[in-house]
Amino acid sequence: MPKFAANLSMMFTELPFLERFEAAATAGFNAVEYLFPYDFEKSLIADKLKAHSLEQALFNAHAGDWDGGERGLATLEGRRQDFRDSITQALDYARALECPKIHIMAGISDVTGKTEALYVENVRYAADLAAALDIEVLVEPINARDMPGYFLGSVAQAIDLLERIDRPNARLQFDYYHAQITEGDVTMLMRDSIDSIGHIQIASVPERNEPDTGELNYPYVLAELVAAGYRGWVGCEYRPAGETTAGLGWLAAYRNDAK
Ligand SMILES: O=C(O)C(=O)CO
Repeated sequence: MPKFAANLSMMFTELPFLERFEAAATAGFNAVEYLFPYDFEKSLIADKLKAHSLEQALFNAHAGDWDGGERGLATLEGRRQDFRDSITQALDYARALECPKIHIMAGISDVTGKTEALYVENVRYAADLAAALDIEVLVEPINARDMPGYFLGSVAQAIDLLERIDRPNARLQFDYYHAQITEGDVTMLMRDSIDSIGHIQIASVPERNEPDTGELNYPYVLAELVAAGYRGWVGCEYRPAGETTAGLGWLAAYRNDAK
């Protein structure tokens, strides 16, 4: 059975952020991920993880002015120092939370030779700092319907850029929800990319709800992922259709399968 991590930016949002850790543990999760921890002292979050025996699977480096529409700094001209500061901050939190993976968002930018070169340089910078702490940096293609203008728009583009970045700890965050929208043929895409994959996320398509609805057959898709050798966390980055716990029947079905 795959190991599932609750995404606390989308799940358990009925509760204040710091209360979501206990809710995730009570629901049976052993790990969590979320977008950003930076509104809270890292020691406070570390205490929550410890109190509820949770692993921190992943979080994102600061992505700029989110409310103002920014979605990452790695391709933004004139923001090199902000980008570097975001990596220092993310690694500081990652060390405190014993988190092995950081997602670096690319930003809203046209794909030009110049933005590609800046992206390669920035992700290499982050990867080299992270390597010293045994941390991976992840890049994630995001579909243009959810994030119009996002620089990284397909798995193929991400793989090409990872080859140019050429760092063993710079890897692909493969979100089946986005991949089904950007390219489809997701099991072949996963098999072709498995050597680059550092983290997985799931949600139904097209609604981005629980993974037992929508057009993807997750029992098959995830069995193929495990057969391909993936042993990491599968982040549940979906918006529950109703109350989070009421929608967790899909998780029980995987547990029953494993018995
Ligand atoms: O929007 C997404 O899919 C993300 O994972 C952002 O980190």
